[in-house]
Order: sequence, then C-alpha cells, then structure tokens
Amino acid sequence: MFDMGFVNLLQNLTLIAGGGGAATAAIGLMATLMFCFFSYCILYQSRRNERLPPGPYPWPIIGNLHQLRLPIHRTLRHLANKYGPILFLRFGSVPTLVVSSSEMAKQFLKTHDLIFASRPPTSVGKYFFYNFKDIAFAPYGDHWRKMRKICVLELLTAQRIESFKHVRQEEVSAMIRSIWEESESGRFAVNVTEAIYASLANILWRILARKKFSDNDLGTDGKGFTDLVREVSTAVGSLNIGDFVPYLDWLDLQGIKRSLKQANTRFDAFAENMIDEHVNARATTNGQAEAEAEAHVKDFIDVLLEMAGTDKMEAKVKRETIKAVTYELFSAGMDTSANALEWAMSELLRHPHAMKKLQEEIESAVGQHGIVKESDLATMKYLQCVVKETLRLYPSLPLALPHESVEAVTVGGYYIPKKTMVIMNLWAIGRDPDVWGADASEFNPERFLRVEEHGMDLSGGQSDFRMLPFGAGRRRCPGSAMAILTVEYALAQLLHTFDWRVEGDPSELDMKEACATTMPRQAPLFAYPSLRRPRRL
Ligand code: HEM
Repeated sequence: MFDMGFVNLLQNLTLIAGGGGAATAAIGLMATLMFCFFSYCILYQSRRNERLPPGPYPWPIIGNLHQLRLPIHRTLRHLANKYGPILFLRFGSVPTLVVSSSEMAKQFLKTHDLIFASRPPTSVGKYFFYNFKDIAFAPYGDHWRKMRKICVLELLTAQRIESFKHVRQEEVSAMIRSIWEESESGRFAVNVTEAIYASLANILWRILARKKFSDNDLGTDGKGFTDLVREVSTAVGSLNIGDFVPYLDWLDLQGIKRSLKQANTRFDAFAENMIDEHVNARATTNGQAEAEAEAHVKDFIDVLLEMAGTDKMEAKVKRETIKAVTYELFSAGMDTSANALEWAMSELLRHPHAMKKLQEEIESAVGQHGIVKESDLATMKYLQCVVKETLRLYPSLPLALPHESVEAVTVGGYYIPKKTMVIMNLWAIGRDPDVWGADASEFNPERFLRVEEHGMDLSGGQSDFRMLPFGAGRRRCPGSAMAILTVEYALAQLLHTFDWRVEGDPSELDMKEACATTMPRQAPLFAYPSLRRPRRL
C-alpha cells in the first residue's frame, strides 16, 4: 500500500544500506541518488519554458510522490481543487497528468483518444501478466488490438452473455439460500460482502471454465481467489516506486515485485491444470456433431483455445496469453461488480425509503411470490437509477487504469509530453458539484429519474462524459453490459427476497473505502436479513 511518504522512503533506504552490504551499498546508493538528482536538474531545466499544466513543484528524484496520501483519489481531487482539472505532477521521473472534470476527460478520451490509448509499463503487467500478455495493462499495439477484438467480438457479446443466464440464476439463488442459512433464519447478521464475492466468483468461473473452484484449488496455504485478487489489486494500487524511479527498481523497496511474482506462481499452477483439463476434454470429443452440439455452452477458455489454434503465435505465448486473459476477466468481472453490489447495499441500508421504493417496484414487476427474471429488469426504472447512482459515487476503478501518451500533444493550451502517464479521476468526475449540483456527494437515485439523466449511456460510448464508471474511448471497459446486468439482477433478488437492517443507527454505517486499484468497502458489510414473505428458498 502506498502510504509511504518521503520519510518512509528514506527510512527504507537507510535500512537497506545498513544491512549486510553496509558501506558498499550505502556508497552505491548515494552515487545513484546523486546521478538521479543531476539528471533531474537537466531534465527540469530543459522543460521549464514549455507550458505544462499547473501543479505543485516537484522534488528532485521523487517528484510529487511524497504528496500522495491514501486514498489517492481523494488526495488527487484535493490537489485538483487547488490547481485545476488538468493537473501536472511528477511520479518520480514519470510526467503524470491527472484529469478531474468531464469536460477535460472528453478532450483526452474523445478528441485525442488515439494519442492516449496506450498504457505505461507497470510492474503488474510485467510480473503478474506474463510480460503484458493481458488486455488491460498491455500497451497499444498488435497484441492489445487482437485480444481486445476477441474479447469484444467473441467473449462478451450480447449472445454469449445471454447464454450464461442460467449460471447467474443458479448462483444468485444459491447466494440467497446461503445468506438465509448463515443468518440462522435471520437471527444473526451475515457478512454480505463475503456472500457477494463468493457468488460472483462462482458466476465468473462457470462462465470462464464451466465449473466452480474452491479456494483449495488454488493451493493449500489457506489463501483463496478473493485473497489473490485483493493482493494483486493492492499491489497495483500501491504504486511501485521502481516504476517511477527506475534507478531504485532493483531494490524493490515495497516488496511489490516479490509479491506479484509469488501471486503469479500461485495462479500459474492452477491455470495450467485448468487449461490442461480443457485441452484433454477437447481431444476426447469425438466428431464434429458432438462439438457442434456443445457449441452453445462453450466457456471462455474453449473460445480462447480455439482462437489460439487458428493463430500463428508460438505455443508458449499462446498459453501465457490464455492464462493472463483468464485471470484478468475473472478479477475484472468479479471484483468490480462485487464492489458495486456492496456499495449499493450499503447505501440502501442507509436510505430505508430508497430500499422500500425499490422493493415496491420489484414486487409490482414480478408479483409478491414471483422470482425476478433477467427479462424483468428492463421495466425496473428505479433499480436502474440505484445502480447508476451507486456507480457515480463509487466507480469500482476510481482512477480507471493509467493511460499513456504515445506522442507529444497540446491539450487545452497545455503541452503534454510524449510518454506522460494520464490518470482519469473517475471518482472526482462523478462527484463534481459543477455538474451534479450541491448534493453531488449524496446518494440520491431520484436524480436519474429525470429523462435526461435516465437515458445516460454508461458504457463509455462517447456521448456523455458526466460520469465515466466504465471509462470511455478505445480503452473503455468491454464488460459494462455484463456488469450492469449482473449487478442489477443480484441486487433485485437480494431485495425481493429479504428486508435488511443493520445493528444500530443506519446513518452511522461505516462507509470508508479501502485502497487498492478497485474501491471495495474497508470493513465488510454485515446486515440482518428477514424473509419478506414466507417462501421456499
Ligand atoms: C461494475 C463493474 C465494472 C466496472 C465499474 C468496470 C470499469 C472499468 C474501467 C474504468 C476500466 C478502465 C478504462 C480505462 O482505462 O479508461 C475497465 C477496463 C477493463 N474492464 Fe471493466 N469494469 C467492470 C466490469 C468488467 C467486467 C464484467 C469485465 C469482463 C468480464 C471487465 C473487463 C475489463 C477489461 C478487459 C478492461 C481493459 C480494457 C482495455 O484496456 O482495453 N470489466 N473497466
């Protein structure tokens, strides 16, 4: 976690120098730091005449890293309030731009989308995603284009999402039953966060690999998939100093590279088995007819294997790509949607009138004893408002994923150098009072009942930039349709089956966010369920 200010960084350096290698290490470090300092002075001098966007003065070597405090999206908004919606910082030696208004986001993600469609080279891409074999952290280029195309045209199509309807139904029903059992028929508060994560993990694994996995499948160290996703997400959100101060990379000061490599080793063994099982199953499938009969239930790994079979890539690369993309779709699909659900539940618990209004809407759509079907969701306008309002206030990736400029460009009258890292503060954009009014930070789903807001396209299809929970432009989230469907459906079932309450005053519910790449609740959500109608679960 990057809570380390400059003081902590210095402490780390002293510790390393004082250990085994003592004097030699200390001299080496001093030489490195001096070298960095002079390089920085030369670089800064040469840039001072160009009109860079405003920002606080950077320190030598570390730039503005010492100013970052957790949660980073809040610190960056604070700085943006002082310097403006396009704010220039230096993360070590990396020029960094923070975009905090919808107007400016449009400039970067629409007007100049192509220039900012790349990603900076981060340690997570290198050490966890097999040297950038994934989609999200891959730089703009042939690999990204090819994998993104497969993702959009083969994996996340409306037809394929629809073909997994039964999976969502079965797993959400199983979650409802487990909540009721765990609460011992409503006598105890249940860990809603845990139930949501477990259910989404099951949904995602069944879509990706046709079966569910237990945490033991990942190893015997007691750490499961949720721990793995949290570990990687935290490592990414921690900002590895070595990514920004290359001279210090070898020291791995925060232990991030080590933890990413360990996480990769754990996932790799599991993924190898999973792919072997698929390869063997495909080999034993006799004849075209059987394969065709099964075509409608192909899981994502089948599709990726099929694509790899028609591809000229070298065998090893193919396998690494399948592993990287599988993990990415699992974590992107599970973590983000789970965050949205736990925040929606938290806000509804704090706003009982909104919960009741939503329950009434669901009931009038499906009847008192009916079960929510995905086809009912289109008629539930208030449900859609609640999900939009949740994503506005709690975008699952508050800072999106970093973009990088592939060439120098002038935006809004400011010079943006080539290889500038661009951070979109989606959290600040969704809470901008100039766009959303004085109550921008309040949970008020009714604001989306107005025709203009209700029709808002959240998918980042470039028509509306007032809130961007899925980003926009070439790098926008390809999973938005699946995410919205899953979140709306699970939320409707949770509220149609149960009334919910928390211990004590609901307005006092702890709403602090944890700090990773995604934005989960800091403390898990506990609540008491009670059955709304006597029914068989
Ligand atoms: C509520 C749920 C979700 C939210 C809020 C969300 C949000 C985002 C955001 C903000 C980005 C980065 C956009 C940018 O860099 O400008 C992103 C990228 C991505 N998301 Fe999602 N996402 C969600 C669910 C999903 C799901 C269900 C999947 C697939 C199973 C998915 C797959 C991806 C991928 C592959 C990328 C990388 C795109 C690229 O770099 O080309 N996401 N998402």
